Amino acid sequence: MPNSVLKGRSTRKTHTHTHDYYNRLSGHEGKTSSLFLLSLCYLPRSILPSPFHFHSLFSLIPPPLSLPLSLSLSPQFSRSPVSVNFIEVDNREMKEMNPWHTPVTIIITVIGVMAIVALVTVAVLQNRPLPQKYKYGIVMDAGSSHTALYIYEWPAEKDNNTGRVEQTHLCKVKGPGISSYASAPVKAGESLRLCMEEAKQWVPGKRHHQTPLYLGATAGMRLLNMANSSASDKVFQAVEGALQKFPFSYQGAKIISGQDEGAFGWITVNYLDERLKQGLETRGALDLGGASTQISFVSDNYDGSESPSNSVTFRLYGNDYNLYTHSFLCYGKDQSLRMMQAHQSQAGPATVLDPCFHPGYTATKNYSVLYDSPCVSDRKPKDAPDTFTHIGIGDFLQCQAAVKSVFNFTSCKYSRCSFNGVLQPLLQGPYGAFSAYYFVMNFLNLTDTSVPLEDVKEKLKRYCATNWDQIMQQHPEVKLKYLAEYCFSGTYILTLLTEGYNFTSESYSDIKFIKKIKGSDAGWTLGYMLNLTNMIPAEAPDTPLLPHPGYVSVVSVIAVLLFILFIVSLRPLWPRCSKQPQIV
Ligand SMILES: O=P(O)(O)OP(=O)(O)OP(=O)(O)OC[C@H]1O[C@@H](n2cnc3c(O)ncnc32)[C@H](O)[C@@H]1O
Repeated sequence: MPNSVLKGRSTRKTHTHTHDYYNRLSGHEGKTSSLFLLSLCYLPRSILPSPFHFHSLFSLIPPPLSLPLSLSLSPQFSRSPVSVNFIEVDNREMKEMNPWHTPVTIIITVIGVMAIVALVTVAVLQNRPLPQKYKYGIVMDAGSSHTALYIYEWPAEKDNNTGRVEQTHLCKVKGPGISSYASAPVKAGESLRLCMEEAKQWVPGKRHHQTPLYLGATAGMRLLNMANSSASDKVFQAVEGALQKFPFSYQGAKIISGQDEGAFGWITVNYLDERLKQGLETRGALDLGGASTQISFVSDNYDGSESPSNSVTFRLYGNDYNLYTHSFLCYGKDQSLRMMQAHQSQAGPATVLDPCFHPGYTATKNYSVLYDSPCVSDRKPKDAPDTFTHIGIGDFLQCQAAVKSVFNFTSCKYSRCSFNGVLQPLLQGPYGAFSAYYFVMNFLNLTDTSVPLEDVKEKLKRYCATNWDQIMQQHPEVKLKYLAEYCFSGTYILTLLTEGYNFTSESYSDIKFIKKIKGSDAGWTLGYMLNLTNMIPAEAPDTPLLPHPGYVSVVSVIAVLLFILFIVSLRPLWPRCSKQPQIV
């Protein structure tokens, strides 16, 4: 039988009764109740009670309302004294007309909704960000001037080494660098204790045993090893003994080569900038320490064939790099000052007039202290007195000339050199200059490299000419040793960059003086740890098609669409409400 016919018949019948019923209600007690019942027609039929249940529904209406209704009904519909049965629809016919009412349809709908809810819930829960757990690594930078302890952390679940490693803590060891303890090695170990205790607090106890601990010694220990290898060994023994008492996974203490120091500094800078991961043009690294300085960059003019000792190759995140790097031992800020003063005092005078120190600066210094370094020891004047008077005259141009005396520009067997006969390819790309480059230029307020180089020199000239008393008054908070040396240090930095590395007035603006990148200090330590823990993959890791929130959204949208499709596919089973209110 066609649906329309069924529908027509049914509608008429139900309409009659509804109308009847409505009239009675409106004429008597309960307008509210009648409206409620009429509105039920517009609800999905599956949630409405069957005709039988309607009967029960009316039985719930309180007596003052139900009584007149029951009185108006013909006895044949009355199945109990309190119930009202006024719908004259055969149950069987009803089901044919509106199969939506069948239990199967209801069950399918409920299961469908439950399945969708379950699917979305599982997708959301499965992919929700878990409470973050971290892994840790500790690197000690045993430099010439001091030792620093760095703690790094990265998300523990990133097993394919794609998690970002960040510095969480820096502890500066009190006292000088470990190379200064050559005559009392045990003290070198003891000096590290406080920072190691701090590390125990920073790394969660559960992680202590899995946390690698490295100590890398740089130019100070290189020089000590050159001058007195057994003293250097004793310092390392003391340091090892001290570090092994702590619960971390001790991975050894060693001198890192100048080449490694340069290369790991370059990795740190480019890793933190995310240039390696994204395969972007890299940034050169300029590192100025106390006893050595490093320059590292990638140049199209350098393939490693000329002076292979300056070449380091890497494959990182699927890209090959041929890095030029060179470390100049003795050209750190402290050792270069020694070299310059050795040049000024070659004849062993009792008084040294120094253009790199402020006018009014006077100090008595010891010749044996000045010459106690392999960088200058062979130049010690024979008949010099024990001490000399160091007097500042604050003349920038003379200072520049004195600083230049520490560089040798005479011989170069390569296509081009920086100084001391060392190959240096053409400068290329942006540069990050850190450590003492930053400390000094930041103090002098000269970190803005968009300021023309001539203006920078002019400012420094005025600073150097300022009286020492005035300088001390202006900066009472600054360590006197640093304060006395800023004129020299600034002049040395500008001379090293322009005369040594051949930065021009134009390319000087390619340099950025930096201390930290995204919260982590620029320096070799991070690159060193990344290398030793294999944290940078050679090949680019496979990335998921969608990030987590995108994935959850797509799954949810698909689930909802499927549900709508499912409902639409049941269209033939949909109930049809006439425009007139009806009660089934
Ligand atoms: O790499 P090496 O050559 O072994 O040296 P280092 O590790 O001790 O070198 P740093 O980068 O720690 O420091 C570089 C120099 O900067 C000096 N320095 C540190 N803080 C400074 C500041 O605030 N102002 C001026 N100089 C500073 C420090 O004494 C060193 O001479």
